[in-house]
Amino acid sequence: MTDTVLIEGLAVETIIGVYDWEREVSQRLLADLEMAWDNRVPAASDDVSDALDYAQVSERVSAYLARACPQLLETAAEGIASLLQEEFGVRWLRVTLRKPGAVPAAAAVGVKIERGSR
Ligand SMILES: Nc1nc2c(c(=O)[nH]1)N=C([C@H](O)[C@@H](O)CO)CN2
Repeated sequence: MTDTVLIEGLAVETIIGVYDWEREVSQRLLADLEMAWDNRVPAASDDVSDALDYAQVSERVSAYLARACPQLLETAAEGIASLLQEEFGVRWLRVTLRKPGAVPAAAAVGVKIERGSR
């Protein structure tokens, strides 16, 4: 099953970083999420309750990032992966987190993880 639900460029302002100054200010994170889902079921029913609701996922991931305040992007990505699998029943996912302001010479830096199987 290769269907996917995606969220791109979800922007969240949060405390994240390893340095002392980073614990004092909010920084912008951008999250891209790709989540395996059998989209044939909602396509047939035309019912959002059969779909992986990207609005609900966006709200939950934003709330998680706003409250978790981890040091590392790796920790944030792993937390997002766990909540998507445990709370939304997503079997496979890819999470990309970008921290646009972290390295001035780079457009963005970040991490990408894949968890689960399709
Ligand atoms: N692989 C990572 N490297 C670094 C991270 C991170 O989260 N993962 N974080 C930092 C600092 O917080 C940086 O963003 C400050 O500019 C450094 N390296």
